[in-house]
Formats: sequence, C-alpha cells, structure tokens
Amino acid sequence: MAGVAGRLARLWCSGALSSPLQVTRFPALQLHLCGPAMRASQKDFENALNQVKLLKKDPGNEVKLKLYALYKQATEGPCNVPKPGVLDFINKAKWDAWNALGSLPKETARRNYVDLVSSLSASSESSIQVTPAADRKQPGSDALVVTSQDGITTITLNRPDKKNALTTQMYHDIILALEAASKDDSAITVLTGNGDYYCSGNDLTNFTDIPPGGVEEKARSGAVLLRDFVDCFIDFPKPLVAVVNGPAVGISVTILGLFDIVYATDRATFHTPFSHLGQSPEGCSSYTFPKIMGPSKATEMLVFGKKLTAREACTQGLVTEVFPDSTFQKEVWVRLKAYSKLPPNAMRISKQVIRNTEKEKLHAINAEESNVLRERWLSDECMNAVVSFLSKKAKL
Ligand SMILES: CCCCC/C=C/CC(=O)SCCNC(=O)CCNC(=O)[C@H](O)C(C)(C)COP(=O)(O)OP(=O)(O)OC[C@H]1O[C@@H](n2cnc3c(N)ncnc32)[C@H](O)[C@@H]1OP(=O)(O)O
Repeated sequence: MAGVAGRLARLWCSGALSSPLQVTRFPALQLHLCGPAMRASQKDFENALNQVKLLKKDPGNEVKLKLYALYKQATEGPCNVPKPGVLDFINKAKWDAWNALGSLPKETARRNYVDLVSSLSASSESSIQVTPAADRKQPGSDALVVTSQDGITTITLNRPDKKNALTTQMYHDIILALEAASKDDSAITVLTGNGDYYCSGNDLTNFTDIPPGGVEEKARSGAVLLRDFVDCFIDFPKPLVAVVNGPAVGISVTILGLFDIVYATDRATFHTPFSHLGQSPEGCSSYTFPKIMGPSKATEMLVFGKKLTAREACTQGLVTEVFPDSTFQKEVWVRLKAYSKLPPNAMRISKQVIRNTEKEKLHAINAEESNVLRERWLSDECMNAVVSFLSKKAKL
C-alpha cells in the first residue's frame, strides 16, 4: 500500500491544485479556492458524477482511488471510519486514499473532484479529431479552418478575398470551433486569419439577408447570435491567443480585450469605426478598452474611430507584442509551441483564477451591448452606412 500511497502522492503533486499538501503550502490560494469564484456548485458536482460514468477510457486504479477519496471527502468530510484489516486490500487502499486527504474542506474536495473529472473528460475525448469546419458540411464553412498540432488548436479565418469578413455562418462555426477546442487535448487555442488581413469585421452583406419577420427579426436574431458569440470568448477556459496577421476591423478588434495574449505583425492596424457605421461597441469593449488603455484613449477608438498602428495598440496595452512582418509567423509560432508544452491544467486554472473575478460582469456587459446594438441596427444612421458600403460609395 505504501507504493499506492506514494504514487497517489505523486499524482496529487502533479495534479491540478488537488493536493492537500499544495493547498496548505499556499494559504492564499486556498482562500481563492474556497471563494465564490472557484466554488463548484452542487450542480457541477452532480454533473461530474454523471460524467465519470461516461468516460470512454478506464482512468486506471490510481485515479479511481483519487476520485473515490475526493468523493467521500466531499460528501462525508474527513475519514472517520475504522481502518480495514491488512488483508482487505481493496478497502484498505480506499481507506488510505480517503484518510490521506486529512482535514481538506468538503468544498475544496468537491472542487477538486469536478476539476479532476473535467481533465479526465478532456483527455478521454482527445481521440476525437478536430476537423476542419468544411468537413461539418455546413454551407460556406470552408471560410473557417480548424487544425490541431503541437498542443495548439488553431482557428483560421479563411476568406482572404473578402478580407476575412465574418459571415453569419462563420459566427456559428467559430462558436462550434471554440466549444470543441475547449474540450480537446490542446493546451492553447489560437485565432488568426489567412491572407493579408486578420479580419475586416462583420460582413456587411449580413444585413441584406432579411428573414420573413423583417428587419426587427433580423436585428433580434443578430443580437442573440452576437451575445452567444461573445459569451464563448468570455467563458473560454484555456489560454486564447490572437495571432493578428494584418489589419483588424470592428468586432475582430473589440474581442481582443477578451483574449489572453495578442501578437501582431507590424503591418496590423486596429480600427473600430462604429460611429461611422451608425453602430456602437460590442465584444465587451465598452468595459475592456477603458480598463486596458484608459477612458480617453478608448473613446478615441470606440467613439471617434481612431485607427491604431500595431505599435500604438501595443503601447496602449491592447497588443501584447509586435513583430516585424518578415519574421512574424516564425517568431510567434516558436513562442507558442514553447508555451503549449507548459502543464495544461495549471494554465487553465490560472486563467480561470484571473477571469473568474469578472466573468459575471462581462456577461452583463455583453448582454447590454448586444441590446443596444440591436436598436442601432434599426437606425437610419446604420442603414445608410451599410447601403453606402454595399453600393461601393463608402469604404473605411
Ligand atoms: C452576429 C452579428 C454580429 C455583428 C457584430 C458587429 C460588428 C461591427 C463591426 O464589425 S463593424 C466593422 C464592419 N466592417 C467594415 O465596415 C469594413 C468594410 N470594408 C472596407 O471598408 C474595406 O473593404 C477594407 C478597408 C476592409 C479593405 O479595403 P481594400 O480596398 O483593401 O479591399 P476591398 O474593399 O476591395 O475588399 C475586398 C473585398 O472584400 C469585401 N469586404 C471587405 N470587408 C468587408 C466587410 N466587412 N463586409 C463585406 N464585404 C467586405 C469588399 O467588399 C471587396 O469585395 P469585392 O471584391 O466583391 O468588391
């Protein structure tokens, strides 16, 4: 049993914050773990109990023991039953595992159980291929290409002849791609563009596809899609990196405030011409931009549509680092491949510790921005701007 206990201890030490030893060594972290941001609800716990039954791979005896111990600790508290006899190997191993958790609080055990099941579910689904969106047989879906390599899932906008403008189908496909990436075995996820542009924002021809319910219905469904789209970025659990390979416009700029890292070529520009288009900020930028760059710089961008160079965007904190265009791809991918080798659970959990403090706020802001935009899309100012662009009278 010393062997099992030793191996368990090693597992815990390498596991995601589940070791009682680690928790006592980092009391500040323990506070976070027990705080509302990291608390696993009863529902999360019940979901995890069901998820365990659906695991495609047997996790092995050591992990099963760990699950058992966390379950007992979460539901009954510290081990207080008599130790089974030496010949009762199985029950003794279970007792030892439970007893090893000492006085770990029930709430922490519940959280650790949920995290462990979540990492097991992710790795048991790792055999699922992340296929290019084109293979999902969705119309227009070759506009998005998803690949997974070297621990990195890359979502590439692939409409270079339209400057990677986002069609309605692409919003749906990106949501699906992010959902798949959140569960695959990659450590980090990248969004980038193919061709000379990163993305020219919302495809303005989206406005021409009016359903039987008329423009009001179009605006309503657009606002729902926008909200769902941005929610995925708010909730994305792993490090999310934007590789900005060229100019970025509109929503492709605003959501950068929800990424963890933004690398840009020195050829990139950042442009949010909402007033020119009779529109208003989305992607939580009404909150993230003032927070990142201060209110007046944010106003220059979001209200007056000031276009920033990559270096200006970096100085103002929207971009993490700028690279010469000639070496951009090489330098960025070398860096990302190195990052992708870091322990994935630690990265995920650190990201969540950072993000969880304001997740609720971001969701509320997203809902409000989407509502305001729904009204803006029905305004004369917006309709005139779209008509001007579509009739080739206006360009940014
Ligand atoms: C669920 C809904 C959510 C909605 C969320 C709201 C988001 C708000 C925004 O994103 S606002 C930003 C909207 N974007 C724009 O207004 C950009 C419009 N495009 C341009 O001004 C220019 O095309 C350009 C400055 C991006 C590039 O100019 P350039 O001269 O280099 O290239 P072309 O104009 O010749 O572009 C090549 C073809 O691509 C088409 N195209 C480019 N961007 C868009 C776009 N956003 N929507 C639709 N089409 C776009 C352009 O029309 C050319 O097509 P053509 O070859 O058929 O003429």
